[in-house]
Amino acid sequence: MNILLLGYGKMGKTIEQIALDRGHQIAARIDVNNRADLETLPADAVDAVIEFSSPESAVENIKICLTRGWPVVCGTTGWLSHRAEVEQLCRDTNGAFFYASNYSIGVNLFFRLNKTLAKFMRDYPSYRASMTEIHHTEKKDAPSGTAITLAEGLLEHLPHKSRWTLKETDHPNLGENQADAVEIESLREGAVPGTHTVRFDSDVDLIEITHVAHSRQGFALGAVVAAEWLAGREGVFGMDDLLGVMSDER
Ligand SMILES: NC(=O)C1=CN([C@@H]2O[C@H](COP(=O)(O)OP(=O)(O)OC[C@H]3O[C@@H](n4cnc5c(N)ncnc54)[C@H](OP(=O)(O)O)[C@@H]3O)[C@@H](O)[C@H]2O)C=CC1
Ligand SMILES: O=C(O)C1=N[C@H](C(=O)O)C[C@H](O)C1
Repeated sequence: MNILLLGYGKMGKTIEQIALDRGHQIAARIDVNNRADLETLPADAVDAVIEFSSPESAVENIKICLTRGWPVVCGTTGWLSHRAEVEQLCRDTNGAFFYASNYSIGVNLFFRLNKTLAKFMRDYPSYRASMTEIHHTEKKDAPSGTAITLAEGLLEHLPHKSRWTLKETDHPNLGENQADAVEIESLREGAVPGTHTVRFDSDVDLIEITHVAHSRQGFALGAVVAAEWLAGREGVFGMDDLLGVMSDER
């Protein structure tokens, strides 16, 4: 496939190597400096776009690509308040759009584990649900998209939880009733690729599950596989479509 890399930073460069190793070609490497090329590249030069840019630029990037008829695999997080309009544009243009907050197989297994644990805990509200995500110091958004997906999985199965909140380190919500919220703590440390911990803490014991990314390789491989999977498809997709029904759901 001829792959356009939209966003040529840490993820773009990691994806490039995996794509080349899998026999694909790079149609273009688009960054802030040469973004105008998105409009001038011949439409038939691109078979798929893999977009890992920034929260403030993803929506416009995706819209340009869908309008040009290019299938888009988007990994950028922090823009989901605009998700409905992006998905509608995909349908209006008979396009193909694939989004995942996390493309690694391990995290998507962790998403399933998280929901299973939440089902176990639904009748035990004395176990207070919370989360910690740790990422590198260059990360622009908080909480991580992965943490939000995990929180949504908890909210789906915990009747006593109705929202998630970002833990305020500077101005803790002292005294505010947070009982209905899943609190997410976002820590930024060194070059951490991505660590997510979901915990259920009671007065007498603690249950927690953790996923640790050792590098960006898992994210990048998943994004390239998604681009290969998306070829020839039309519509809006995510990792559940790619992975299908897993053994625990058969
Ligand atoms: N879904 C997943 O599995 C994963 C998602 N991510 C997400 O991907 C995004 C990128 O992460 P990462 O690669 O680490 O970030 P980087 O900052 O390393 O790379 C982003 C790149 O995009 C460029 N960029 C910014 N705006 C535009 C634009 N309008 N058009 C083209 N390029 C642009 C930046 O340029 P400049 O530096 O000049 O601003 C930068 O080179 C983040 O939102 C992150 O959360 C990351 C890993 C996995
Ligand atoms: O910014 C990152 O690096 C990552 N961002 C994604 C997120 O926001 O969940 C995925 C992964 O954790 C790495």
